[in-house]
Amino acid sequence: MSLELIDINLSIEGRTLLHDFSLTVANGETVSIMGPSGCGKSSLLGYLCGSLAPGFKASGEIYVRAENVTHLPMEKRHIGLLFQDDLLFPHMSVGENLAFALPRGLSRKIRQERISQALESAGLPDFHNADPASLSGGQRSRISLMRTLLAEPRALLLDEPFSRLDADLRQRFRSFVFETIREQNIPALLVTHDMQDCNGRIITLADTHAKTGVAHA
Ligand SMILES: Nc1ncnc2c1ncn2[C@@H]1O[C@H](COP(=O)(O)OP(=O)(O)OP(=O)(O)O)[C@@H](O)[C@H]1O
Repeated sequence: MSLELIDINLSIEGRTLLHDFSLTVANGETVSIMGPSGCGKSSLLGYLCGSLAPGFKASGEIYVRAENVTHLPMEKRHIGLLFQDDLLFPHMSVGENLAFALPRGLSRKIRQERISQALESAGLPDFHNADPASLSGGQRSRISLMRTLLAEPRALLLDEPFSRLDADLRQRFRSFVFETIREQNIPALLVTHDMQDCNGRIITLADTHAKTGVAHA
């Protein structure tokens, strides 16, 4: 029971997107969130990570590993994010991009070990000095996931992380993501438009004009 949302209410300009929406995501589990465009999927993720745009009204409690993070600033929530745009820094090498995510205060030796392990897990052990611009789409995606994980998130939010990949890469990266989430034993919420991206439980949010998020098995 590692990510818990309790009675989340979310509205924009008087329009209700979520009404008393509750959900528990177990460690190592990925729950997929689907629903029509504009129903509030990305806004829900924004509320969870503490980056909701001004103009939204939101309430409800968010627990990460039993800690109430609802009123904590983004950096203290320990929630990792992965988007369709990988946002790797172009002026840094792959290794430097990974190093950037590491928690402060680690020794040089530990930092290097963690980066090597991450590159190994991504199947890219020799890419430490590579320029991100030289990577393929799939390689960039794997490095982005590793960068997110190196920050030691206690929960992971994925917003359409596969949508820019072609069919073959998409399939492989998807499996890689779900395996990694299970291995690292963190709870994850995945927003997608594509049923094929889902793995396990799927929650379908109702149309923005309806009142409640509706759960389907
Ligand atoms: N910064 C903002 N200011 C005002 N309204 C916004 C803002 N961001 C989103 N909205 C509105 O909030 C509603 C929910 O948007 P959101 O992006 O969460 O939907 P979504 O389900 O993720 O959509 P999509 O599947 O198209 O990405 C939409 O009606 C959208 O127009």
